[in-house]
Amino acid sequence: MNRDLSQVRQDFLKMKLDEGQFIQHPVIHVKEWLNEAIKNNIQEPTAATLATVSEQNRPSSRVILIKHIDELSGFWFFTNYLSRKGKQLELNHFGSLNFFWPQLERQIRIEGKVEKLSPEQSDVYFNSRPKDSKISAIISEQSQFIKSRKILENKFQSLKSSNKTLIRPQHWGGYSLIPDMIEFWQGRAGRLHDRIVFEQNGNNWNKTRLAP
Ligand SMILES: Cc1cc2nc3c(=O)[nH]c(=O)nc-3n(C[C@H](O)[C@H](O)[C@H](O)COP(=O)(O)O)c2cc1C
Ligand SMILES: Cc1ncc(COP(=O)(O)O)c(CN)c1O
Repeated sequence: MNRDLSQVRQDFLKMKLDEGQFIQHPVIHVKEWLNEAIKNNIQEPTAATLATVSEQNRPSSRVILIKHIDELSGFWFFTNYLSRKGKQLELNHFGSLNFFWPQLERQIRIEGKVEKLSPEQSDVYFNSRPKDSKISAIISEQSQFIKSRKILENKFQSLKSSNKTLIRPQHWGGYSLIPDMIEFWQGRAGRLHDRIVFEQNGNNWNKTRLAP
């Protein structure tokens, strides 16, 4: 069946945004929205799309899970430093994150500089992961070509049955995106959405409204 995608649309009717409801540091408001997403049992509430840029100025994006948020150290996620995103971040330190919680008709866009977390911070998170996830992080050369899934499964089984201690590889760890722009978007009826944007200006954050 060849569906007419041009007529697939939903109106957003649930909530609205006033400038007056954003009185704290914007990162605190991100945490509030994320907590609401968790409370509403939204699937993968901590998932965000991370965009990075290649040496040739080509953007690419993929979903990652945010594992910690605070006003000072930003938005933390964990990955393989030798992956495609890792290589891009090595050359261009800027990135963006996008949360979309469809059931709440909300989007948050975040932009800023991405820094590696310390090896100690990465160890703490790595050691907290389930055993199988540790094994996968160790045996998977993320973003490299592999001949077959079987090779991956053999490597996984072989490490699992060896009972070796599972130590974090040096090329696996955390990054933090330190925000300098955060936009809160709430869907409204007839595409007349609300957008409140914070931009960093020295030690302060300027708050403005953008047209939808
Ligand atoms: C819901 C979801 C969560 C994911 N979380 C992560 C993550 O936290 N870290 C990660 O390295 N990959 C994660 N992935 C896989 C990435 O989207 C991506 O496939 C992988 O990191 C390789 O990307 P790259 O080749 O651009 O480096 C996740 C995928 C999905 C769909
Ligand atoms: C390859 C990979 N690495 C890391 C993560 C981060 O999440 P967790 O530490 O909860 O596995 C994910 C989550 N889907 C993932 O797919």
